[in-house]
Formats: sequence, C-alpha cells, structure tokens
Amino acid sequence: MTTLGRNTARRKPPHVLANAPFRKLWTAMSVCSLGDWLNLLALTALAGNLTAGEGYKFQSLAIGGVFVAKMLPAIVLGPLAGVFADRFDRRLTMFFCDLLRFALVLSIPLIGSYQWVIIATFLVECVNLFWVPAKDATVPNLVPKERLEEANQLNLLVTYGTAPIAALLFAVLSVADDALANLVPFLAGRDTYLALFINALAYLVSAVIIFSLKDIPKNHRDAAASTPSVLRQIVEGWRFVGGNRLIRGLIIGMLGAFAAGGAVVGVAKIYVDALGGGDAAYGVVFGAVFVGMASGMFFGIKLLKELSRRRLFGLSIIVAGLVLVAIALVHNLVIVVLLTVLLGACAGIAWIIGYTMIGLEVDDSLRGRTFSFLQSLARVTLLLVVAVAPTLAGLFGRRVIMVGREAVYQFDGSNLVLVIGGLLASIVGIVALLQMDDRKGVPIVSDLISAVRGERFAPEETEQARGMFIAFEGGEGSGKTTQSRLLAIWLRDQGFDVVQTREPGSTKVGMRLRAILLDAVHQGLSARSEALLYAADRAEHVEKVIRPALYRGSMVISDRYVDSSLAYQGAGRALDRADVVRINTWATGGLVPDLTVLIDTPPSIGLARLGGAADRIEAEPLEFHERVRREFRSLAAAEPDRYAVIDGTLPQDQISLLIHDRVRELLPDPVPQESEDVTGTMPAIRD
Ligand SMILES: Nc1ncnc2c1ncn2[C@@H]1O[C@H](COP(=O)(O)OP(=O)(O)O)[C@@H](O)[C@H]1O
Ligand SMILES: Cc1cn([C@H]2C[C@H](O)[C@@H](COP(=O)(O)OP(=O)(O)O)O2)c(=O)[nH]c1=O
Repeated sequence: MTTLGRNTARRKPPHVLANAPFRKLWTAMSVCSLGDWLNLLALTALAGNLTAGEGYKFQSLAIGGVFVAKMLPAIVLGPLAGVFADRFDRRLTMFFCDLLRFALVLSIPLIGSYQWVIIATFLVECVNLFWVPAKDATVPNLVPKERLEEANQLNLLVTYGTAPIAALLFAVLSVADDALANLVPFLAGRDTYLALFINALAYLVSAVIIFSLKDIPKNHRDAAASTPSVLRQIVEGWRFVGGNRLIRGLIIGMLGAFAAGGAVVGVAKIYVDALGGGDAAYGVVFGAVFVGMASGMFFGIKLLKELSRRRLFGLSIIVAGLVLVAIALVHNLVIVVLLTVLLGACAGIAWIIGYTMIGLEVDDSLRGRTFSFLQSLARVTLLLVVAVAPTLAGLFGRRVIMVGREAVYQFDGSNLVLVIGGLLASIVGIVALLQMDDRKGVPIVSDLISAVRGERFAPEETEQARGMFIAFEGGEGSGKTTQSRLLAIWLRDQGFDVVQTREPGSTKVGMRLRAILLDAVHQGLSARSEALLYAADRAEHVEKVIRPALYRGSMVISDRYVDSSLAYQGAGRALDRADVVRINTWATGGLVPDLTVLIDTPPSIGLARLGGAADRIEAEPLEFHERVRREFRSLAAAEPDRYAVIDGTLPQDQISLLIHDRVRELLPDPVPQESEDVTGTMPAIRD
C-alpha cells in the first residue's frame, strides 16, 4: 500500500513550466521563434519587393538568394558553434547574440538595399548558430532529468507553433501598414519594414529576459559534446540505416515531403505575386501550410486510425503531391489557400507517422542515429530545393499560352516548379508505399473506406481459411442448441468434418469465464465487465477453436457468437452499440460467420420451455428479453444475405428442413434434395 502511494505521488510532480528559470528561458525562446518566422517571411517578401522592377527572373533569383543565405551558415559552421556553446558562459553568449541579432535586423530596413538583406541575413544566421546550441545546452541545467522530455516537447511546440501566429501577424501587419503610412510617411509601401521592426524587438525582449536569468551555471567543462560535421553524419548514418527496408521507405518518404515543402516555400512569394496577391496573401498562404499540418497531425490521424500506418504514410505523401500539382495549375487565390491547408494536412500526417514509426519500430540502438541522419539529410535537401526552386523558376520565366491572339493560360516558372515538386512527391510516395506495404493484396480503396467508417473488417487471416462458419443466434429456449446439434448431424451425414461448439465456455479459460458470467451469485457484475468477459471468452474461442478448425477446412457451427453480445450487452444492458462492436471486432480479429441462423421465438414461449433454475441472465425481466429479441431481428434485417431468420415456434423437424435448405445453398458440393430423401430412410447415428 505504501509503495503504491509513494509511486503515485512520484508520478505527479509539478509541471515543468512551474519551474521559474525554465519558464523564463521558454518565454525567451517563444519570443525568438516568433521573431525568426517573421524574419523569414519579411525578408523573402522584402527581397521580392526590392527587385520587383527588375523582372520575374531576377526577382525569383533574389528570393532564392535569401534562402541560401539563411541556410548556408548551418551547414558550414554548425559543428563549430556547438563547441563554442560548451566553452563559454551560456547566459552571456545568448545575451550578446540577442543584442547582435537585434542590431542586424534593425539595420535591414534602415539601409534598405538588397545586398544588405543578403549580408545581414547571413550574419543573423551565423549568430543564431551560437544562440541555439547555448539554449539547448542550458535546458538540462535548469530542468531535472525526468522532466527533460516534457521540456523538449514544449520547445518543439513553440518552435513550430509560432509559425502560423507569425504568418497571421505578418498578414495583419501588411494590412496595418497602409493605415500607419499616413502617420509615418517612411513606412508608405514598406509593409515588410514593420514586420522587421517587430522581429528586432523580439530579440531585444529575449535579451532582457536572458540577462535576468541568473540561474544558468557558468562552468560547463562536463558537457563537452562536439557535433560531427553534417556530411559525416549523413555518410555514417546511411551505413547504419540504409540496409533496413522500413527505415529506407520512411526516410525516402519524409525527404520527399520535405522537398515538396521546400519547393512551395521557395516559390511561394513569386507565385502569390503572380496571382495578384500582396504580402498579406503571402502570409496567409504560408500560415495555411501550418494550420493544415496541425490539423493533419490531430484530426487526420484520428479519422483514419484504423488504416495501416505504413499505408497511410505513403498515401498521404502521394495525395500531397497531387494536391501540389493542383495548386500549381489553379489560378485562384482562395482555392489555392484551401488546397494549401489540405497539403499541409497530408504533410502533417506523413511527418507524425514517420516520426512515431521511427520511435516505435526502429531498434533502440539505431534510433538516435536514424533521427540525426534524417535531420542532417533534411537540412541539405531543404537547402538544395529552396535554392534551386526559385532559380529554376527564374530561368523558365513567364510564359503565356496563346490561342490565336488571345492569352488563355499563364504558366510561369513557379507553376513549373510546383508541378515538378508535386510529381516528385507522388513518385516518392509510391516508392515508400511499395517499400513498406504491410497489407499486400488488400485493395487500398476498400481499406480506406472501411477505415473512414471506423471499422477494420478486412480480416488478415481469414482469406486463407477454407472451412465454413455458421452461427446460431436467438433468445433463451428458442431451440438453438437443439438445431445446431441436428445441423451438425446432417452435415456429418454428408461427409463434412464438423466442429460443433458454443459460447460461452468452449475453452479451458472459457469454462471459468462461463462460471463467472452465468452464476446467479454474481449479481452485481457491471455491464462493461460483463461485455468484456464475453469478449474475452470469444477471443479465446476464435483463436483456439474456430480459426484452427476453419484452417483445417472444417464446418464450424457455433451456438451463439458476436450477435449475442450486441443483443444482450448492447440492447439488453444498454451499452453503446459501437463500443460493443469495437471490442468484439478486436477480440475476433474481424471474423464474421458465413451464415447466421436466427431462431426467432417470443421470449415468453422460449423462457417457458426452459426447466430448472434460471441462470443470471435468464433471470432478467421479460422486458430485457424483448429488447434482446428486437436487436437480433434488426441485425438480421440489416444483412439479409448473411442471415436466415426462422420462426422458432414451428415444430422442430420443420425448422431443421428450413435450415437445411438455406445451408445447402452455401455448400461446395451439395447432395440434391431427392437423393437425400432416398438415403434419409437409412438408420443414422443420431449424435
Ligand atoms: N421448435 C420447438 N418447439 C418446441 N420445443 C422446442 C423446439 N425446439 C426446442 N424445443 C425445446 O425447448 C427447450 C430449449 O431448447 P434449446 O435447444 O436448449 O434452446 P436454446 O439453446 O435456444 O436455449 C428444449 O427442451 C427443447 O427440447
Ligand atoms: C455469448 C453470449 C451469451 N450471453 C448470455 C445469453 C445466455 O443467457 C447465456 C448463455 O447461456 P447458455 O446456457 O449457453 O444459454 P442458451 O442455451 O440460451 O444459449 O449467456 C450474453 O449475454 N452475451 C453473449 O455474448
């Protein structure tokens, strides 16, 4: 008892944000992240605006230049900065970095030339390289070990979570600029300046917060972890992960998604300009990617949770590619924004599955390397794509398709890049799907439909089963036991191997469960545990008795199956029907009978037939049994092809004949009725 109490107490320590020093650092980080995203948007927009008069080609190249300046330092100087973070006072490193970033960003609008945009961007990124490792290395100093994961999640949250906020802010600032221009003439037509001022201010705020953070220790000789160069990480990483089919598929897919995303980011500004949208529209499109990603991660995954993860991964990348092609070809800003949300959703689904799968399915010893390999490769891919995409767009230039003298369709370099990016992503998605598919032979479309419906009825193993499965259902005393025995005899007479069984209680464990379930002593059993116990008995029954018999090619006749739970626990005990379906689908692995014989008898008649003491369920009031009967009938009505409903008040032999007629339709090589009439006179073994 004491141990238990202590454990529970230990499991609930205060939230990591209750830790004041970490909260301060986290606030500084959030402000900086917001500034970083604003910076990316404002600089690319500014580069486009500054070169707007120089033609499409030049403008595209100018924007590409910003991306190159932004990414180059990480690749060239990355490892160096990590060492720096370990040698010097981290608090002062961050503080001075923040002041430098503030001054550099502020200088961009004051100088206002394209060359300075590039130089300052490069310098800001160099400074970032020192700020980020210092921050990363500080977190473990402020947060106890067991809270580290939580802290990292929070870091991730603000790193990406601030992107849509920045996009929204950027769009709002672009609009607000027009109003402000009346007061401050300097701002007229320079909406990106406002964003840059706020960006600079964010770094200043961070500087103040960090300066007041006295808890960061000064000496860290212990934590000297130097990072190997990006290229070396890639080469070494591939040696470890390249041999594994699953990881290969995952990595190809995730890089494809990255490349497609890079293509969008690289040409978004010129593309939106060509559609007639201004900086505000650019902000909205940019934000749409992130809104989509967030919804994909939360809702997409939930909606399709029954689909194989591996399939969903490949599929979402293929769809993302196709959506991208559509984005490239449609010239309507509103539709483009909506499609961009969809694109983001697909990317979000792929990303989260990829990450989770590496976490779950990749062996512990390989996981760290796989992550760092992926990150290094993603950086290089992103750099290449982001630099190449606008360049390619610029070289292609603007084209107009003419019919006679009329311009009918505008096809620019940015459209071309997006089409290529989209097709590439789709191809990569197909490759990933082929590498990783774990449900070969099951058509994807039917898989998708049942996944959207929340079912997983396509059973994995029954395809190989050769036997036939017949279930008997009905209320108490309806004659199921009698009729299932007679059917077994009839089928054996015809030479079939028959396994006659029943629920609950046809296995060793099942017999114990049956005792619990039907003993009138257990009156207080809760409805849910009753449903779970029946399902447990059924799981055992399917795995140990029914499936093996079907594999052998036997006829399996079961007295009661899943429908009994739907009727008794679902309708009788008023549990949620969908829940009962779900636990039973899971328990049986989706095994559905080929035929269900429902012997429909009014409860008053059936109960009157029973002798002896009533068991726990028989003892329920008549109204309970009426509900059960109604549910059985409605189940049968919904699927007339798979049910035979027979009036249980008829005489026994008449019922048997009706059942034979129906079963005969399903038999592979049925004995005709006439020959049966002849041989039926011979004496047979009646049990
Ligand atoms: N069609 C029928 N007409 C009259 N009595 C029947 C009929 N079928 C079965 N019985 C009798 O009703 C009782 C209950 O039958 P049983 O097959 O055990 O029902 P269940 O398994 O559905 O509870 C038995 O005594 C059986 O002989
Ligand atoms: C299989 C199953 C049976 N039951 C109930 C119905 C019966 O009252 C009892 C099974 O007892 P049993 O003695 O086998 O009854 P019968 O001869 O009528 O089949 O368990 C459920 O409530 N849910 C289920 O899923």
